[in-house]
Amino acid sequence: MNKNVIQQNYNITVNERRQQNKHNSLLIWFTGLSGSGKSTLANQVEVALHEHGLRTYVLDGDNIRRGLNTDLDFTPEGRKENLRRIAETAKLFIDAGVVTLAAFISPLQKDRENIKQIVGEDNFIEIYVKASVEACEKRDVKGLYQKARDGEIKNFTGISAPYEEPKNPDVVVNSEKQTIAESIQIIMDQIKTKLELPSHE
Ligand SMILES: Nc1ncnc2c1ncn2[C@@H]1O[C@H](COP(=O)(O)OS(=O)(=O)O)[C@@H](OP(=O)(O)O)[C@H]1O
Ligand SMILES: Nc1ncnc2c1ncn2[C@@H]1O[C@H](COP(=O)(O)OP(=O)(O)O)[C@@H](O)[C@H]1O
Repeated sequence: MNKNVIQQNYNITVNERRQQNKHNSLLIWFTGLSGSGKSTLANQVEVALHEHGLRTYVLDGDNIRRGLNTDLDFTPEGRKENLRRIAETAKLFIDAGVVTLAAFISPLQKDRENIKQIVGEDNFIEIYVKASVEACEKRDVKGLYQKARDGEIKNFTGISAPYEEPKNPDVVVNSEKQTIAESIQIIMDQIKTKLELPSHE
């Protein structure tokens, strides 16, 4: 970091924004294989929170990679930088008082640890959307597993690139065994207490 760049303080603090919103702000991070159900669940949890009047936003892998991170590939270095930028972006959203939901494969434990460190442990909930490669490949929502099998996509998670299961996630939902509604209920139960105003914590 350039030592001539100095942190500036804002007049309005994150806690003042949280109090005005009447809820806490944090990052709800969904990790799992492509096709495991991250986007589906992040979006539906957002709908539930939005309907309760909370300020929310979803950051999603495909969309961020088509914009902010269009220059990055799927090598370990590309993924690391992708996730670092998303964590920094999420940090801004948290500071703005927004409940932020992020759906990214984020396959490596060390990259997920880095995200937690960037946004702060108290602001971070990790949700592991568990599903086997076989189940995700059977769904093949976007036809990417077929392309990976055909060698058209290199470094494809679960086929030709690793996925490390989270060591200590806050929530595990199993999209092979649970319905979408069941998973949403489990997630909502876990995040409810964390969404209270800071003064109520
Ligand atoms: N090689 C390779 N491996 C995995 N995924 C691939 C790849 N190439 C493209 N895609 C598509 O990109 C989406 C994953 O991007 P992410 O930013 O979430 O990946 S990562 O967290 O940096 O690992 C992922 O979206 P999801 O299916 O929603 O997970 C895919 O649609
Ligand atoms: N229990 C479940 N939870 C989440 N998604 C499920 C579940 N059962 C089936 N699905 C389906 O699996 C697919 C998951 O796709 P998506 O949400 O795009 O995954 P990802 O974002 O992890 O790539 C969707 O078509 C969704 O309807």
